[in-house]
Amino acid sequence: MRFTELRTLLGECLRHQPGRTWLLLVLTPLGAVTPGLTALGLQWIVDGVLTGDRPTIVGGAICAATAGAFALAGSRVVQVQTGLVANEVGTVLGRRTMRWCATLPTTAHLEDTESLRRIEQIRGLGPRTVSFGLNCLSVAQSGLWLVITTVLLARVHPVLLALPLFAVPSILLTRTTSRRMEAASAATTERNRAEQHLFTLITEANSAKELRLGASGGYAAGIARRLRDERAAILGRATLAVGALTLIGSLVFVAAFLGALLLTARLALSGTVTPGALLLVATLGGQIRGQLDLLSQALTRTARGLTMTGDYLWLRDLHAASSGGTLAPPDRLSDGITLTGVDFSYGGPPVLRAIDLHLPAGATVALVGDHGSGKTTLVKLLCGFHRPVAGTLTVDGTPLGELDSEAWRERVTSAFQDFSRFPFLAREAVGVGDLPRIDQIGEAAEKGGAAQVFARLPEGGETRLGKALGDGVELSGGQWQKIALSRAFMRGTPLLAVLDEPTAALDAAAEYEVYQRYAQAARQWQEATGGITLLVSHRFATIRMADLIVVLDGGRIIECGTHAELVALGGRYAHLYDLQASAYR
Ligand SMILES: Nc1ncnc2c1ncn2[C@@H]1O[C@H](COP(=O)(O)OP(=O)(O)OP(=O)(O)O)[C@@H](O)[C@H]1O
Repeated sequence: MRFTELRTLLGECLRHQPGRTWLLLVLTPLGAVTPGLTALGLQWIVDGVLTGDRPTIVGGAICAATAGAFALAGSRVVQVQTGLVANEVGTVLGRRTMRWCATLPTTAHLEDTESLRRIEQIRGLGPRTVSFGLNCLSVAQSGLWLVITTVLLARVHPVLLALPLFAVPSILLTRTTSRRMEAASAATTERNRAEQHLFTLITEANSAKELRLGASGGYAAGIARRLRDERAAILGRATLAVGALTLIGSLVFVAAFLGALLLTARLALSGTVTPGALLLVATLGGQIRGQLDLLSQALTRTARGLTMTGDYLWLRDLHAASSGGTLAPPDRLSDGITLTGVDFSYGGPPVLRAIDLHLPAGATVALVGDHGSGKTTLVKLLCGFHRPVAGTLTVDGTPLGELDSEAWRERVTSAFQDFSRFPFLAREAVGVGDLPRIDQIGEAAEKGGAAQVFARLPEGGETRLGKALGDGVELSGGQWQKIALSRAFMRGTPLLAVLDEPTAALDAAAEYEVYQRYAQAARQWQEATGGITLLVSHRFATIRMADLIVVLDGGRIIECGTHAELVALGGRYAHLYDLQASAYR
């Protein structure tokens, strides 16, 4: 049983909807009493009729009618109140998870499969989770009902005590089946996510273009079909197994029920019990099946609701654990950023090994290396998206992990090669680079080139971009890149400015202009805050301008120095530089 999840869910319901939740907690035990009272009432009516005892008939009728009416009204009230509680509390939980997802300081969870599976589950977190979880009250009700039924049956004959016991295999099998369905659902989540992703690839203009040109749409569709077939096979096998187990459980109980009826009939014939007892046993026995069905459904739903609550708690703990320290970053860098013995892996083989590097305050540093050598990974560590597996990363001597992540992020600006194409208004797509200053995008738009893009849009900066949030204007790759670059200029006084190959989609003239403006901005940042500019590039015309050049290979630093020093060294940098320079000769 997932007691932590249960406590969390009921705790949230009591906090946000105390009145309604208490009403549900009170109505639950009452709901367990009514079926027994109905059966007793019916027994008294029959016995009264057979003995001609009017008060017994009237008492039985009142008892059965009151219990029946209460059962009817009570179940309706429970249904409505559960819906209202689930809606309110589910909305609160959904809002909270959205906020946690959006503000998690690290992004490591978005790059590993198990976490992505959980995030996928969390996507559906809301009213349904709570209403599923609240089925635990139905489980409790059915349990109580089972106790009352046992007592009533034992009054007829002690052997009948065993009747509910024959329900135990069915309950145990129900638990097995719900676990089996849960496992099947978990096993298919990743396939489902991958299939959705492939569908997006096939249907999104950008990726569809490449798939069409490579005539590889069929290939992607083939993978999606395989995933769908595997998913269907897993769910199909689980459904068959669950069906078979449920049938076995039901047959065991039906056989026992028939035996109970025959025994009671014999007792009635011998005069040991009244004939009405036969009706009591038949009514309660008949209810056992229905109640077991309810119990089975309630157990399955509770398990699903609590599994989802488990994912919610995972996200809460992840958020709490990764929220970084409390120290404010320095106003200006005096020493710089230092990495000592830093190792990093994405869960597999090491991607960065034994990195010892000092990025001096005010310097422009270039990272050079083959594809996959670890440049972007190093950038991600510096931005605080991931934490080193070993070693330390300090900012003016303070470990990055001890700085308030959000405050550090506010002092970092970045433009990445795989920049986002935000489907906002054009000025917003720039302004989100520093939300509090969204009304002052003018300078950033000029420096990054977005101003030229705005000039060609039908409604300038007020034009919606892309199609995701409405019928916006689609931009060219270079235009999107200018928007992304301008976004990176939004931060007024960064301590770290990262340019991770952000100009790949620009032509040579535009790239030259951008780097000129960056160099100018970098000088301002250096003077104002001792800010470090980090360039990741494969273009040596850009790289050679840096104060310090770091060459990475297989996750290790193999060379480090100025352009002149590295050329004089005659190593990997000199070789790569020569190769590129000769291409222009
Ligand atoms: N999310 C991830 N999960 C697992 N491995 C990853 C992930 N991202 C990168 N890697 C691996 O880490 C290594 C370094 O990748 P990284 O992106 O840092 O290289 P890079 O030097 O920036 O390459 P490029 O010049 O192509 O951008 C590669 O082997 C890559 O396969």
